[in-house]
Amino acid sequence: MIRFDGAAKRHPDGTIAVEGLDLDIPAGRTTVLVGPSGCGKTTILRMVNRMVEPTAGRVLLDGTDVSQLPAAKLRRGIGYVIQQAGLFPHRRVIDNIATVPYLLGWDRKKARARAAELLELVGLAPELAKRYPFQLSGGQQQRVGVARALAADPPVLLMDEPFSAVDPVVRAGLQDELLRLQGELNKTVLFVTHDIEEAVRLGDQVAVLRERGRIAQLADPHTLLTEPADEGVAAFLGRDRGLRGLGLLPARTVAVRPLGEGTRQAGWELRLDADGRPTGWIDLDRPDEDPHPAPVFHPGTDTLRSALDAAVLSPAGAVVAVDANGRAVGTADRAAVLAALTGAPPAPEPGSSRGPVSTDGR
Ligand SMILES: Nc1ncnc2c1ncn2[C@@H]1O[C@H](COP(=O)(O)OP(=O)(O)OP(=O)(O)O)[C@@H](O)[C@H]1O
Repeated sequence: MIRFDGAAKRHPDGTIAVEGLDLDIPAGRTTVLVGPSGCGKTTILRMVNRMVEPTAGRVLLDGTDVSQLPAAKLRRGIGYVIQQAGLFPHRRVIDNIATVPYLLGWDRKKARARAAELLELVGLAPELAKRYPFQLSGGQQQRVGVARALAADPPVLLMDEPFSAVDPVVRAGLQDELLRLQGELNKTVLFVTHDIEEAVRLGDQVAVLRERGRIAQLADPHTLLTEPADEGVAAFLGRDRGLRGLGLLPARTVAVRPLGEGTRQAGWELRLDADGRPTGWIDLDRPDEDPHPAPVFHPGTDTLRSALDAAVLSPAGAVVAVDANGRAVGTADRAAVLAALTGAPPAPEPGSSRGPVSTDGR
């Protein structure tokens, strides 16, 4: 665990970059620092690896004041990823990744073997190993930067706006990759961004900062989006914070109407095959027509966003909840999905009615 204990940084010209920060960064989780430009995010991050020395207070790493540890040794145990990757331009990809193992005195073969493993871990093709950084795309360079930071398997990873120099599509891919890696590796990640979208996507906890490194709110993404501490935080989160909540919350909170209670919905009826998988909605006014597609969601793994998307696309205005085998377990209308977001009891949609389950071939 990393603990900031009244950590402050005052520059010689009198600028107070960070006033006095108390913050715990739990081990094995991702903590995101987010806030406007100049609020002290980078300063806070760099206090951890002693690139910035606090002028008051302390930073503790697993209980030890980092100022008591030799800086070089400390940094070898902490992965550091920065914007535009900061790769050594004159070194091949493989040797960039092996930087810390070389510093740790590993023999060349072992270091390169480890680097090749890392290349694969971050989703890059082995043939990129021999290239120089300028022969890679921006997104590939960032992946190499992440691989380099992970090479000696440090328990702590500091990431300073690592994905901000790439386009939104590549950026989303890199975020997915980090989430996947973190699911496997469980590093203690301290991640800096000025992008609230990125913060709520990646963070187990998010610290919204104000000027001089003051914490406006420290919370998990869901609490942050649904219960911002004050007007300032709400404004920072933006007007569409409710919609962002949809993308974060699991769909398992949707109140699903069991199939036994019926599958008629505003003039539509759900049809199932012999195994109980949905085959489509039948328009009860035109029962001879082919069934219309029945969008589904998986309550265990999908977000509210996918559930709502499916409900909106459904001709009946209701989405079918299915189990891991694709068998229908119930239905939920749009109101039920939205109620899961706001925590309100679901109001029935006008015109919805209940009827018996209809199955094909039975
Ligand atoms: N060497 C320095 N001397 C004086 N002031 C400094 C120095 N370095 C940083 N600052 C000031 O400290 C404050 C915090 O800087 P920091 O780089 O930590 O902010 P940040 O939140 O990371 O900003 P950004 O999002 O723009 O990167 C800023 O007001 C900055 O101008």
